[in-house]
Amino acid sequence: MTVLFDKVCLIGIGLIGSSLSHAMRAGKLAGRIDVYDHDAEARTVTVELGLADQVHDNVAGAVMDADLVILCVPAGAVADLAPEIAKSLKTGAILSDVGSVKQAVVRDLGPHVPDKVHFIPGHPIAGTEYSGPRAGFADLFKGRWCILTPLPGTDPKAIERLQLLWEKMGSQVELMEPGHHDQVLAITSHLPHLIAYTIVGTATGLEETTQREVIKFSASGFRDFTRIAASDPIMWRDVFLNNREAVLEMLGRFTEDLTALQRAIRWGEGEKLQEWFTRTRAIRRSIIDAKQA
Ligand SMILES: NC(=O)C1=CN([C@@H]2O[C@H](COP(=O)(O)OP(=O)(O)OC[C@H]3O[C@@H](n4cnc5c(N)ncnc54)[C@H](O)[C@@H]3O)[C@@H](O)[C@H]2O)C=CC1
Ligand SMILES: O=C(O)C(=O)Cc1ccc(O)cc1
Repeated sequence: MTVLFDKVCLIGIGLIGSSLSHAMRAGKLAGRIDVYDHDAEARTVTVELGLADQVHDNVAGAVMDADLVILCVPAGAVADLAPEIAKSLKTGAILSDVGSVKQAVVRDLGPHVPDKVHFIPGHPIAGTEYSGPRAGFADLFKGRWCILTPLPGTDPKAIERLQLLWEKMGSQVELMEPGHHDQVLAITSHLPHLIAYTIVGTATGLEETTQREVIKFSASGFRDFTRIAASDPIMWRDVFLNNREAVLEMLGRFTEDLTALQRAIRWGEGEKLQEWFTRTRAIRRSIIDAKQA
């Protein structure tokens, strides 16, 4: 394997940051990895697990001389970090991120990016319900999509370099416009998480005896929701606050469809329900077929 970047700087060393470190180490893709995290415990774990060649307690030191800087923090943390990062970036560096929302990072980081720094936001569609530096693993990105959302005019050579890094970590890369990304992810990822948080919250709001039975007899439908609803609260708070419009738009459509199904149940419209469920079953099958292709 060849080193693609001499110095990589990871800002935030939770699930995604630590997985990047493992994956880059496994593929020998980075000459050295420097890490900054504002949390002292995360920095201690970084040293313990050997996730960095050097761990920093200040952003500037970590970013200095880096060829590639990747922000791996919740969306709400970007705006405060932006000026500090921008000050220390070297000419020719690539600045990227892994956030689940893309228009917000363009808004919060974009205006601070100096000329001659290549700003290429990114989003690996890969994750788990776990968080923190102990949760990461080298194979997280294998067989997954990574979406890059460069702005018009970005140097194609820089995009190619970043694309190659993701490909070497096992991902397939697709380029997309940031607003379109946020629309697509609102329905495929953000709304499903909101629904999981809702249903698990509703179950825990039931009276105590019923609640105990929900846990005892939880069939796989509910269990699947509890996995998703165990996802990091800060990260997901920030996703909803930063992709408000697209999520509200999809939520509006979802509510209309839910009301239609509610009505079908009330009026005993079996045919309508069966037709709906047949259509959704076909979607599941097409997702599986697409994965196998
Ligand atoms: N968890 C998932 O499944 C996925 C998450 N993402 C995105 O990746 C980003 C990171 O998520 P995770 O790694 O899951 O989160 P995490 O909670 O595991 O890690 C976040 C890390 O950032 C650090 N941090 C927070 N604010 C900071 C600040 N101001 N300065 C420095 N460090 C700071 C935290 O101390 C923590 O170590 C988020 O933007 C999320 O939307 C993307 C794909 C999947
Ligand atoms: O664990 C799951 O089911 C996920 O959906 C992981 C995930 C969470 C957030 C993202 O932006 C991308 C992937």
